[in-house]
Amino acid sequence: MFPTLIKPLSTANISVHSTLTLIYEEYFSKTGDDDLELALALSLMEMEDQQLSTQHLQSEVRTTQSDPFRLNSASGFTNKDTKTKHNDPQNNNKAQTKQYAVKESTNLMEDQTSNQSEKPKSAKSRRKRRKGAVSIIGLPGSPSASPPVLLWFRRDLRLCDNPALNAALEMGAPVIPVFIWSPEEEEGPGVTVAAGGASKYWLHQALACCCTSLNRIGSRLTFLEAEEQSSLRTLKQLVKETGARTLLANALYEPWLKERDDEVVSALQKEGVECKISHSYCLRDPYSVSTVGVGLRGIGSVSHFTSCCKQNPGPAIGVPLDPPQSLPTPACWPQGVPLEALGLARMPRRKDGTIIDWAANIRTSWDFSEDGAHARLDAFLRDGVYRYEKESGRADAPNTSSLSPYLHFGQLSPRWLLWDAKGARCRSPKFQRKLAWRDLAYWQLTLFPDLPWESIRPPYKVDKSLNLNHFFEVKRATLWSTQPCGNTWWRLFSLHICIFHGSNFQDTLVDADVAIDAMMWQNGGMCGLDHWNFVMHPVDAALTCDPYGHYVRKWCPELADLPDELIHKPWKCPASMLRRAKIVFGETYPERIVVDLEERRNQSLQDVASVRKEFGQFVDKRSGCDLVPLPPRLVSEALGWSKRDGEAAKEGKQFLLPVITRMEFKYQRDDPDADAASNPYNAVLKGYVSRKRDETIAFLNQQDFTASVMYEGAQRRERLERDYRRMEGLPPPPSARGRARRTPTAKDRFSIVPGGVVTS
Ligand SMILES: Cc1cc2nc3c(=O)[nH]c(=O)nc-3n(C[C@H](O)[C@H](O)[C@H](O)COP(=O)(O)OP(=O)(O)OC[C@H]3O[C@@H](n4cnc5c(N)ncnc54)[C@H](O)[C@@H]3O)c2cc1C
Repeated sequence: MFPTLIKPLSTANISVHSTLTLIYEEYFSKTGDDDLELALALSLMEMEDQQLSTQHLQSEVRTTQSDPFRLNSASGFTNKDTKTKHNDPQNNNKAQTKQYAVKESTNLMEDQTSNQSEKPKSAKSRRKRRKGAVSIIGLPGSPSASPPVLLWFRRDLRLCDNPALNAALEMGAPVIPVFIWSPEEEEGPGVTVAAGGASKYWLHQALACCCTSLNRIGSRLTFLEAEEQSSLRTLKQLVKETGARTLLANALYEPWLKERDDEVVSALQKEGVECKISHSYCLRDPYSVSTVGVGLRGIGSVSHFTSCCKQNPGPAIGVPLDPPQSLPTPACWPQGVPLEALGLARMPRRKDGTIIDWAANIRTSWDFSEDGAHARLDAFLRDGVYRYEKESGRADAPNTSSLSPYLHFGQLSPRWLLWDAKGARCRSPKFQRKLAWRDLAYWQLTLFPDLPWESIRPPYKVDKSLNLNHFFEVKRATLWSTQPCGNTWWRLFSLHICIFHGSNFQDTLVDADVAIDAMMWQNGGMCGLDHWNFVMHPVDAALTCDPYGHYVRKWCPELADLPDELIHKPWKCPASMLRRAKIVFGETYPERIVVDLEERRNQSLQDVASVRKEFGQFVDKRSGCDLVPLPPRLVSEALGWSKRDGEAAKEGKQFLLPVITRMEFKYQRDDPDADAASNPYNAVLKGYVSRKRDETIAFLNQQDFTASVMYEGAQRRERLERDYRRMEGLPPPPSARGRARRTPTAKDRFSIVPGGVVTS
């Protein structure tokens, strides 16, 4: 490829072209092993800037001859980078953002909240960036003598911005990329569907793509099945077989996987293998997020989480790393198994021997490769992001990024995504905030390892053997979906379903993610850390998501012939219309699930009131807030205890913290038999109809804000006046009477969550 690559120089810069051709020809006329420095001549980026004189080039060659493995990262750029830079103005902008980036010490909060432009400008900073990402080049198929490095791929199936891969390159030793399939370890101790059918299928395809990418840079991916379901055993065997002295991987944050990784690290280190686990799956390492300086008030909300990140920024998020151009290979490869042998994409057979290809839809809807992830991101930032702020809840239009499966399997790093989103022409703070949601989910999972199978609020624990008929009716909707289900879509299904059955959906999701799913089902089911003060209206919310019924017509063709205005409430159709559309309730279409909405709302409120009464020890007498047992890590942080004291807390007392609780629940505690209509804090029923109400509330809030700003101004003037009078020895001004107070009073007790105080 090299002669083709440098061909444009034959007209643009003849002297550089002839020098490179000379080096190239010399290289192929020699046989010695020391020719790796050819890679040096590929300092294409320097040439691109037209700054490399022949003399300079020769001196560079001389320098690196003394250190043949070191290379300016310029040659670490892939063709993809160069291509995107030249072709598309949008990508051009994006590529510049990544390459020109200099501000390494951004913290998550700045990323999420600031709107300031960070578009880097100077070529100087661009070079700085490139130099920062030094990579080591081994030519494909050129074995090196040093002991190989094991690069353990897990949910980081990418070459771009992969810290473990870059660390492997920096070692200058041969790299052996491996993937070990160990489903039991993935699942953890409780009931999760960490690896359901659809997501296993995605994993299969993603592994195949990752393997192809590695082949392109002269390497390969070895697939292994964990011996006796133990990755450690397999790794030990690998170390023995390959003589590797180093293991590199990117961290996973599910507590049970972290525990496994800690065991692996300590066991291998005992055998003299150096292990390094890098951070990249989230923007913030969830184990390092601390509440110090922020307290516990509002815990569970994204704003609390972002405040914690702001207050305790930890290491900088840094800039995305470029993909390597090649990877040093070992003299011999370990024995693996074919990808198919992992059984990730099994298709059942019918009795007649034909295959049931349940994944056909998934296959035709997605490009599973890393390039596919980048293409989707680019397309979203070019188009969908403009509608994201206001219309991300629409089910009938691709207004969200559809990146969740790529993020889950690490084909796209959140850091890369954040940088691109920040550099896009249209920035959506709401979209960037979603990455904070993602980090919040992992933080919660690290704090509450039982999150996927146990309610965080103890009184809300339910009988998990509830009737599931409704659930399965719902489940038909978008089985093995072609597009991730949006947040609003999910919430439509709050039909009195036990959340732990809700998480059974995971089997059908390509983006099934234990942390996000658990947090969202817990919050949706009112038993998580956050209590959202709204309820989805089954019809109005459907009208908001799918105003023209396109989504319903696609996934529920039984209703396709109904008019737009009635498609979300077929029971309202006249009999003749139902006959024409061939709808017979109970036969061709299920009976209505929620018949009397008001009655359901009452029932739900009274259920909550009665469990709160029954489990009075988990309700704060003073504020009426639910109490949640605190994990020892938070107790230690709140009380400023050392790690040892924290351990003592684990064994000793249980600490209970008042958490955000819906105002209507607090009110209902005082009057358990009151119906929803008489509850002044009755949650907003979200949807088309209530949008008007939302807008009115937003308007009133705006007015309130303006009023309070004016009030503060008036107070300031009064203060100045008072001070002036005091200094001048004048009598105090007449007191203001009959003014409205804007500060919360005791009357507002339902709007107050006591914070930070831990009661035992
Ligand atoms: C009950 C319920 C269960 C869910 N289960 C999953 C799941 O198993 N896997 C999953 O990836 N998402 C889940 N979500 C969150 C959300 O619905 C999806 O992440 C999102 O719709 C995926 O589409 P997208 O990539 O187009 O999202 P976008 O809106 O474009 O968001 C970009 C990314 O931000 C992250 N994100 C978005 N919303 C959330 C959220 N609420 N919490 C945490 N991170 C978020 C995701 O990684 C997503 O890919 C669930 C939501 C609910 C209400």
